[in-house]
Amino acid sequence: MLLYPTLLTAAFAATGMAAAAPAHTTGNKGTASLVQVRNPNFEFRHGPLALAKAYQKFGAPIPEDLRAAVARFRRNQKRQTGTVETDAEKHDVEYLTPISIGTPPQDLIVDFDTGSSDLWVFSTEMAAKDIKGQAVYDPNNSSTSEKLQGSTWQITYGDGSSSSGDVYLDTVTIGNLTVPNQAVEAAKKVSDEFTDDPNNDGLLGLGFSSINTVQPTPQNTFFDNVKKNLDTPLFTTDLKHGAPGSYNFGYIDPAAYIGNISWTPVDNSQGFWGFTSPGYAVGTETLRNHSISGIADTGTTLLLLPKSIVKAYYSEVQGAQYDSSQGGYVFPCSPTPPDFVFGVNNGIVTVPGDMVLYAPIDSANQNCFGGIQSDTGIGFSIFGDVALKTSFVVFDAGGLQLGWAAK
Ligand SMILES: O=C(c1ccc(-c2ccco2)nc1O)N(Cc1ccccn1)C1CC1
Repeated sequence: MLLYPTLLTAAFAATGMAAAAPAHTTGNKGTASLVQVRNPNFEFRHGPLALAKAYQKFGAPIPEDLRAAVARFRRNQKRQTGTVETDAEKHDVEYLTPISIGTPPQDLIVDFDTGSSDLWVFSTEMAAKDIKGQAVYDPNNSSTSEKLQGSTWQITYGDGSSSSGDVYLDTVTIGNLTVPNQAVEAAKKVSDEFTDDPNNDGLLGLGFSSINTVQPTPQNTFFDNVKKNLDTPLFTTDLKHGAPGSYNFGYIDPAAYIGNISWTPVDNSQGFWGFTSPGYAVGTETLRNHSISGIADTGTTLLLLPKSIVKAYYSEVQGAQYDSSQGGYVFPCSPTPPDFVFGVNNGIVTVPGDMVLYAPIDSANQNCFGGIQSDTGIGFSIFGDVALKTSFVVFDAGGLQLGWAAK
């Protein structure tokens, strides 16, 4: 299974040991001599660390100055990376990812959302009527939870959904990455959209901490807290159509994409992963120059673009029309509509026509709701899952840039 070797390697890397190098055994039955293989990754040799280990081995006290030298060394070691699988719900409405909170670990499945910056979960502090099948976080059942006295949070999302509650610090683990004092926002109230979504136990914001809603003191996202331990401060998304995808932290998996990564600068002034696309094309036509400012948002299902572009696209789709009863553009489910292409710096991202065929609006499966709709009223475009699942995307906080690649 792809994920396992990556995790194993990462786990070993974290200790500075080689991943279990193949042992070269020789010798008679029942005996084996293992020829050690030098770990090519084990390049750091650190005197104070070796000395501290020697003291430790013989139970000698470690002098304070030596302890400080070792602590500095360990702090500077950035050797962590991690991978976690995310699963698409029906019609890729949202991608749900497992996390663990507290001691002993409480497992929940949440929506990783690059368009927001709060980690909030269903909790035992909610009214029972608002919980319909979700797993809940119980801070009283965690020996490592600590209430952030006086702190509260409240968030309203663009689709009108909302939630609010209070805040605990607790251990949060994602894949093999652990943050000991992560702000976990325990819900006391959630709107019906969340209550009526039994598979989703909360949201994990991967936006910038500047828009975290905790008051009086906004808190850091999981990524902001873990990034100092990562080999490099980035995460990548590999969302798939109707299949599990993955979020990787701290590394770019060269096997996860093809061709080159197109990089574009990020404007995080609104707290989002914002960028400007230079243009778009419908089907096989050449790219039209048209600046599109938007955000990469795993928490939004569709691709929301300026009205003029949406009209231009659907003018080339047979039978397409704006259906006010559906609140968007609808068109016959066949034939497959044309691809939609948008620019990223000097590269392009192609959204295949069959991804624009978002979902049938009726059981007769005659007409389909479009995966491309208008961004009217939001103030910027939203490159949601319909755009993201066609690509391998690098969210690079170090270089403050987004990288898009085909896969
Ligand atoms: O739902 C949100 C959304 C996320 C976070 C916050 C927020 C407020 C305070 C902190 O975060 N406010 C939002 O509104 N979408 C997506 C969206 C979809 C549809 C319409 C409007 N928007 C934000 C990323 C743009």
